[in-house]
Amino acid sequence: MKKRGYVTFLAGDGDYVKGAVGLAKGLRKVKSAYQLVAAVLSDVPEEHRQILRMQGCAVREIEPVYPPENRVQFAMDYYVINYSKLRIWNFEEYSKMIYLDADTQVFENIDHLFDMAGGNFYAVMDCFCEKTWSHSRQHSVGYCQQCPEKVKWPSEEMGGPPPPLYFNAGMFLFEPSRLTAAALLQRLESTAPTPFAEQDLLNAYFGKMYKPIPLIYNLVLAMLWRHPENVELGEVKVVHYCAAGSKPWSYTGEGENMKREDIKLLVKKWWDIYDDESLDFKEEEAAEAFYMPSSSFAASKPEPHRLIHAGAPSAT
Ligand SMILES: O=c1ccn([C@@H]2O[C@H](COP(=O)(O)OP(=O)(O)O)[C@@H](O)[C@H]2O)c(=O)[nH]1
Ligand SMILES: OC[C@H]1O[C@H](O[C@@H]2[C@@H](O)[C@H](O)[C@@H](O)[C@H](O)[C@@H]2O)[C@H](O)[C@@H](O)[C@H]1O
Ligand SMILES: [Mn+2]
Repeated sequence: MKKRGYVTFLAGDGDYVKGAVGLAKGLRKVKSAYQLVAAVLSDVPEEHRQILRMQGCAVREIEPVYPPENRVQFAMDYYVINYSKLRIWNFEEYSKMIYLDADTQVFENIDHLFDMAGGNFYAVMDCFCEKTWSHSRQHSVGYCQQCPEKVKWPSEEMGGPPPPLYFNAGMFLFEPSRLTAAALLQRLESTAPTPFAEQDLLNAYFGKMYKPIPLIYNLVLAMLWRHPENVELGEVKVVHYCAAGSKPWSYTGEGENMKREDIKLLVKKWWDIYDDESLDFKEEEAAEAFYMPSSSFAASKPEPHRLIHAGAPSAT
């Protein structure tokens, strides 16, 4: 019987590991029935991997994936490393997985999402209003899929219908398959990289299978000031700290919108979990299935993908 699991992605030796620890503790707090897998690049230090194992995570090393030679200006230079997320489709011992960025936190149990109908790709719709989208046609005409009636898509001027629904790739429910992993890499090789890197590729690839799920499963923080009418904060189950300056582990209050009371509250909620020692993993409480001697964590090394590009800038 294949397993179900949560999976996050870690690259580098920076503070995102705090995000992954917070996520492991948050999932425990909401009594999720499934283990968190950390898909790590080779540059994630052993010390960080051990910290994650001590928090009950399964640590799996993955090979990086770099896009073809490109001159694209990514929305954030470090996004180039995010293509490596595509390796999680190789985790075929899982029937279904929920991917969560390390800068997200689960404040209410979302295990029920695993019972959604198979064969679809579930994720939350993104917002096009932040300046990170200034390169896009949507942004240039002030159109956002979160409020399609507010500024209508100028079909005449744009020569066609509005863009298809577009999801944020910080959280999604997917079905691992080596065939899909290979197809994604093949598509990557024949696609010019774009500003939102693997998020754009995933949207292009899964367009027809994409089923939007409510915003409560991935609150992209910008929604709070861009579309407050769409947000009922008390209902939100997953928060995505993706707005510039909002990563809890480096939050200073500096930056646009960072002094908002709701942002301060959400950052505090994140720290309350991160600092809560009662949420640390206790081996004696773990179901047998959760604990395996470290040797069994030895990742099945995926076939190395032809590296076209070496060296990627690390995140800020
Ligand atoms: O240096 C990095 C950059 C990114 N990530 C991982 O890649 C995800 C996507 O990057 P990020 O969340 O910064 O993108 P955003 O959602 O803020 O656009 C992060 O959440 C981490 O899981 C990482 O581990 N190290
Ligand atoms: O590599 C591209 C990244 O693109 C996405 O982040 C963006 C996007 O959501 C924009 O809409 C927001 O404006 C922006 O703040 C935010 O960082 C994913 O969250 C992340 O996991 C990753 O795929
Ligand atoms: Mn993120």
